[in-house]
Amino acid sequence: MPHASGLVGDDASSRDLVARAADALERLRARRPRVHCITNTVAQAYTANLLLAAGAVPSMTIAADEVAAFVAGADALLVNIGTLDEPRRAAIGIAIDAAAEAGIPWVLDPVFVDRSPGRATFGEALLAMRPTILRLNPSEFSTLSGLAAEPGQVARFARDSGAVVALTGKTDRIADATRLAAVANGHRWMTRITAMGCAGAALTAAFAAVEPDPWCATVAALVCLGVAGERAAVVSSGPGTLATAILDTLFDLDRKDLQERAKVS
Ligand SMILES: Nc1ncnc2c1ncn2[C@@H]1O[C@H](COP(=O)(O)OP(=O)(O)OP(=O)(O)O)[C@@H](O)[C@H]1O
Ligand SMILES: Cc1ncsc1CCO
Ligand SMILES: [Mg+2]
Repeated sequence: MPHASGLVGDDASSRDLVARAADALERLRARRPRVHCITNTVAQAYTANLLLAAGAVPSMTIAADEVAAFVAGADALLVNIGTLDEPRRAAIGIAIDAAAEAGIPWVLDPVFVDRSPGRATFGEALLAMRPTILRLNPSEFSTLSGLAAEPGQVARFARDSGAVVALTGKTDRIADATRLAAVANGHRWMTRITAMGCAGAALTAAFAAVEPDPWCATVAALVCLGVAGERAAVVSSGPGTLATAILDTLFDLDRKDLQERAKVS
């Protein structure tokens, strides 16, 4: 467990966190949680394949007359605003209400909040609905928080928002109100595959379905994706083959891979 300061700072606490990630991965495969994803049209197929490779069961409908039932029967929800058309906008409100009713965790991926004022307003409204986890890149972080995309500010935004905040990049920073972790796994080619971050947010929802501590769940998801990315890069020749290879390595990932390759601090 993290030591008394709340920071993951020493080798023993990092090892414990990696062991907890491996436990969560095993539970994910055993329990096969359902993850309902309202996500963008670019991300849908890859996200569904990544969830299946990890052991989860994805669903993606956005139909207004069905979405509440899908969420009620799911173990976690993903809300991603990448292609924010009217049907998705309507489905998101219904889905978040249904997640609250069912008491399941939900993850917000505020894609491109930095690109249009309307989307920024919508993103702020979603954040006020208290997502369990917020996963975003540095531009999105700065727009939504009004803060610089730095580790200390990630912790501050987690305190202010009440969410677990995961700022992804070369090093992922994951904070809740009292703890801050860094995950330095991954491969630069992952940034050249569209919607890799979106798929990572969906994986975070899957881990939150089986790991009751959402900060541990987020660390676990990002360390698994990062280690899978590194292992996959060894057998890939560029982003195209990496996308497929990540599905294979995630499917195959085990405790030993995590123990040997995780860079968690
Ligand atoms: N320079 C890098 N080196 C290694 N891994 C990286 C690097 N940048 C990002 N990653 C990893 O790639 C994954 C995707 O994160 P990224 O921050 O690129 O998402 P994103 O910008 O939201 O992408 P998208 O919107 O296309 O889904 C994360 O798991 C992250 O750890
Ligand atoms: C490229 C793109 N456009 C809208 S969503 C998306 C996927 C990356 O977020
Ligand atoms: Mg993104």
